[in-house]
Amino acid sequence: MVPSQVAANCAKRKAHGVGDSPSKKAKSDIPGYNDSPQEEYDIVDRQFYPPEMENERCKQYNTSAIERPIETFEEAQRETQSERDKTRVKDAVVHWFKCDLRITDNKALHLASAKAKSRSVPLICIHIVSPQDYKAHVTSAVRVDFVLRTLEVLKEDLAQLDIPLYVETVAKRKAIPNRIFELCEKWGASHLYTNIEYEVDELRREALMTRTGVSNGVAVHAVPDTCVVAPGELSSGTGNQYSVYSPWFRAWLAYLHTHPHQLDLFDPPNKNPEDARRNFKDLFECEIPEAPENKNLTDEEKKRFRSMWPPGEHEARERLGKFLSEKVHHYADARNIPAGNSTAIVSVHLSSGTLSARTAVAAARDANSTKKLDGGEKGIVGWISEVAWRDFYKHVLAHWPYVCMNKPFKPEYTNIQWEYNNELFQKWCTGMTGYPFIDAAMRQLNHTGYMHNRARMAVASFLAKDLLIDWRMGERYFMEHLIDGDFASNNGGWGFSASTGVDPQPYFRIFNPLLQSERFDADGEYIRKWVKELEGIEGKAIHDPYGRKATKAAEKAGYPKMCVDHKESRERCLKRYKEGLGRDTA
Ligand SMILES: Cc1cc2nc3c(=O)[nH]c(=O)nc-3n(C[C@H](O)[C@H](O)[C@H](O)COP(=O)(O)OP(=O)(O)OC[C@H]3O[C@@H](n4cnc5c(N)ncnc54)[C@H](O)[C@@H]3O)c2cc1C
Repeated sequence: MVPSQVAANCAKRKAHGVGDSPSKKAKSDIPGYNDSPQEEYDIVDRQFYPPEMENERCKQYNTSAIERPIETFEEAQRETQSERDKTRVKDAVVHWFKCDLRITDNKALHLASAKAKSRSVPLICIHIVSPQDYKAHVTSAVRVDFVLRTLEVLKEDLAQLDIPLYVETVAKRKAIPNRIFELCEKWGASHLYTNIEYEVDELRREALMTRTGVSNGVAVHAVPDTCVVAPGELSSGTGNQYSVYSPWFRAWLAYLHTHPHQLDLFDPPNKNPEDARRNFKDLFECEIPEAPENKNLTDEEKKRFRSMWPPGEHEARERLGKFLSEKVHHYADARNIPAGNSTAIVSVHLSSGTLSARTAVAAARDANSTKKLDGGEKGIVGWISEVAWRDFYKHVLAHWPYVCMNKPFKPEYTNIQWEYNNELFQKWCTGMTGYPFIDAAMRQLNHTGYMHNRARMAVASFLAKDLLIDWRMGERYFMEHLIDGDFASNNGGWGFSASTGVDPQPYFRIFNPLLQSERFDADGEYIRKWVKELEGIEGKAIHDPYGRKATKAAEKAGYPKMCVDHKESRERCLKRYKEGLGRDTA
């Protein structure tokens, strides 16, 4: 958000007299809220969050009648700026790692290191493991495992620079800020650096920490790093946020052309003074914890995921380098083919921060013969625009924060009457819908923690439109199982596919799962890989064994019949969407 916009929004709010927090009355007055499907199916986790927001309240965010968390945060930064600037460096400087688990091209880490060097004091790095945070954010066990393994790599890399990485488990998420301030006090640190995360809880926490830090004698510096272009930097000619990708992307490119230094990479931290190892011996000896009980994997899962997903930033950069020297040349033509192995598969690294988006885009630009972001090799230009989608969804999250509160980007889509059929939901989850392409995709997710983008779109559309199941159940299932689970991209992808989100496919565009299968897995290679029981089925029958004369083989293999008829589902879906949106159903 550009400062002038923040100021304008604040002025508007004062005129309306509307505050930020929902009133207690509103919370307890929701009739029968314990019985609502949103709570029964964990769409709204009442242990941590208030009941589902009214559409009216979303509209108040849209008219800027309610302060957005990013505005709260920026206000806290502005109002404490001079105090923070005056804060003298004491005995150490701290960097708090969150989703930025790398030493290369990490803005907050770089700034922390420079601050430490300016007074020749040591840099101390911390990471907090919070089982409650994992629960509230529905972080998958495979993601937690990846993060913990990455911390081992990070610890070693930092140790080579005589920088300790201290990792502590803090059970209660709300206790994290105070614990960090306690540690700062213990180490005599008066400066804490961290990179901004754009989810609602995180922005509010960082706003609070920025203010309380001042009274605790700790200058908190939360800086933009996760996006190539920070949320708030781009607005349309009329000063509004873009809600359509194409004009937003043009503005993104134009911004980078006029601010080329935004693609300059940040140097890794400096080596700590020699006495750091002696003075902080206990921190160097700190062990990376095991996964908390609520995120445990079985031994078999650990082995499987560890062989598939090597951790750390070295692996990330190697993957990126290989992709840009080989696969990217076929990316434009092959990126939609799930069996093609033609994408970079770096989402786990971008979402956990073992790779910075800036590094990815700068490397793609440098690999382009034109040395440009647009123009030149089709595959490279196309890939850059895909990485930009990640930025786009984070910009959306910052400006329309209620998407982070279980509300669709278009709140009126909450009025659609969804189904909560657990039997059908389970068939979808386990890859037993009887639609081979859909089942292959879900089994890929369950086995690897990853799913190809085309397949993600197909299964999301199938859940929301063919099964008419509340898309938020699918969104949650994805977060529970993806190794690359990222709130903004996941929510954006679900909103696109269910037509409830920002710049979505129109609601009347309903993927035909059979046509998707024939178009994007023409030879059935993807299906045969993941739906083993259909391996022996030949030719086009692989897409629909019961409808294409392979009934006996499918039955023998125990493969189920289609759980719904697409033609009927399509009609039902159109009717339900129209009813929900108050459109003519005649
Ligand atoms: C329903 C649904 C849910 C999704 N959930 C997530 C998620 O939780 N985390 C996540 O990182 N991506 C998500 N995506 C986006 C996309 O599917 C993955 O980023 C992509 O499949 C990752 O594979 P890759 O690294 O090989 O991608 P590549 O094609 O090589 O693209 C490079 C990078 O660009 C970004 N990117 C590409 N496509 C998209 C997109 N459509 N939206 C946002 N960013 C994109 C990713 O960071 C990706 O790693 C979702 C998409 C859908 C349709």
